[in-house]
Amino acid sequence: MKMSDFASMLASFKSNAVASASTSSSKSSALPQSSSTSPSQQRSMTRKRPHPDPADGAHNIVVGHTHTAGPSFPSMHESVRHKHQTYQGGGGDDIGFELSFLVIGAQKAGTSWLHALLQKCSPTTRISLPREQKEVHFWDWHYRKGFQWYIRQFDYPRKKLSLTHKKTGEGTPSTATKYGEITPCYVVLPPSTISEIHQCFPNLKLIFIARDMVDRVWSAMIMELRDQNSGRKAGEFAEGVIPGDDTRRLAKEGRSSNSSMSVAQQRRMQQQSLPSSQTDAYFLERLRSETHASRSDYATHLRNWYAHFPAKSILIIDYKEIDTDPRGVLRAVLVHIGIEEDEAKACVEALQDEEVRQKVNAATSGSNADTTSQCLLSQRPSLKKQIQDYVRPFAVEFNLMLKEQGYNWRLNE
Ligand SMILES: Nc1ncnc2c1ncn2[C@@H]1O[C@H](COP(=O)(O)OS(=O)(=O)O)[C@@H](OP(=O)(O)O)[C@H]1O
Repeated sequence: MKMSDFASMLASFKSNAVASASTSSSKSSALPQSSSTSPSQQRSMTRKRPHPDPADGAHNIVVGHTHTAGPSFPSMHESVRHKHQTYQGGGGDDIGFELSFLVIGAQKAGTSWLHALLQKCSPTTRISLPREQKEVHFWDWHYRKGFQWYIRQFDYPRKKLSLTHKKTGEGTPSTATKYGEITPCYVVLPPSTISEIHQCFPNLKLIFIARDMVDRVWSAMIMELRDQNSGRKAGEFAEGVIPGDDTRRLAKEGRSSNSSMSVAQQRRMQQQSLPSSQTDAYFLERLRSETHASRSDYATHLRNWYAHFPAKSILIIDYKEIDTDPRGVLRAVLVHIGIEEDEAKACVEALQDEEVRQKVNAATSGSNADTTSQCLLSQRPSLKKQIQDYVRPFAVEFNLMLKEQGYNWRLNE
C-alpha cells in the first residue's frame, strides 16, 4: 500500500525519536460521494491556505529534514516516504503520542462550551487540550508545520520519547493521557486528509455536534459579519485566513488592523457589522457561498468520516441536549473519548450548575433575550423562510444518516 503523506511524516518522526532515545537511554458509506471527491470538497481543497511562518519553526517539518520554502502538500514528504517504507500504521506507539479525539464540528454548535468544560475536566480525567488556543487547525491549515509543531501545541512531555520512560509501563489504554483538540471546520476536510488522519491514528474518537441548520448558519453569518469589523472580507475567515495571524502581521508592521481608519470609518464599519444593517439579499448570497453551503451539508461531510472510521468511533450529539441535559452531553463525550464511566460521572458531578449551563461564545453578549441570534432572525420571517427552504435538503439527508446510524433524534426539516 502506498504510504500517505501524514503516515510517512509520523513514521519519520517515530524513527527519529527511537534513534534519539537509543543514544540517550466502517462502515463504508451508503453514498457514492464517500469514495470520490464531491464538488464541494474539490472546491474546499483548492481554498487559500496560509503560508508557514519560518519564524515559528514552520520549516522544521520533520526531524532532520529542513524545508525553507512552503512546498506543496503532496511533495512535502516525498524523501521521507521512500526512506520509511516499513511503516505499518498505528497510533504513534514508538513515540507514545496518540491523538485520542477530535471535535470536528459543527461550527457554531456549542463547541466552545464543550471546550470550556473539557478544560475544567482535564486535571481529573487526564484530558489534554492544546495549551494556547481552542482551535489548532493543524489538519487544514498548519499541516506544513509538521507533527512536531502539532505535538508542541499540547503539554506532551519530551521525555516520553525515551525508551526508558516507556519501560515504566505508563500509558496503558485506560490511564493514558487523552490528547485531543476542537477545530469545528475539520468536518469539511477532504477524504484524502481524513484517510491520512485514520492511517496515523486509527483509534481516534470523533465528536460532531449537530445544531438546527437554520440557527447554525445564521449564527455563522452573524459571526462572519462581525469579523469584517477586524478588516476581513466576507468569507475570508473560513477560506483560510487565520484569526490572529493578520493581527500579528500588522503588529509587526507597527499598526493595528483598524488603526489606518478614522473614528468615523470605524464606527461605520461597526454599524455594518450589525445584522440589521444588511439586506435579506446579502444574507441569501452569503448563505449560498461555498463557506456556508459546505458547512451546512453535515451528511456529505460526515459520510466521508464514516468511510474511514468505524461508526462506533463517531459520536453525533444533538445540540439541543446542551440546553436540556448539559451534564449528560459532557458525560457522553468523556466516555466516548475513553474516560472510565465512574471517573466521567465524578468529574461531571463535581461541576457547578452555572458552569455547565454557561453560554460560551454567544453571538450577542448580555442577558437581553431579544438580542440572541435566533431572536434576530425571527424578526425577519421572510429571510428565515428562505434560509429554511435552502437548508431543508441538507437536513433531510442528515436525518437519513442519523437513522442509518441508529440515532433516535432528528433535526428540524
Ligand atoms: N450552554 C449553551 N447552550 C446552548 N447554546 C450554547 C451554549 N453555549 C454556547 N452556545 C451557543 O453556541 C454557539 C457558539 O458555538 P461555537 O462555540 O461552536 O462557535 S465557533 O464555531 O467556535 O465559533 C453560540 O450560538 P449563537 O449565540 O446562536 O451564535 C452560543 O450561543
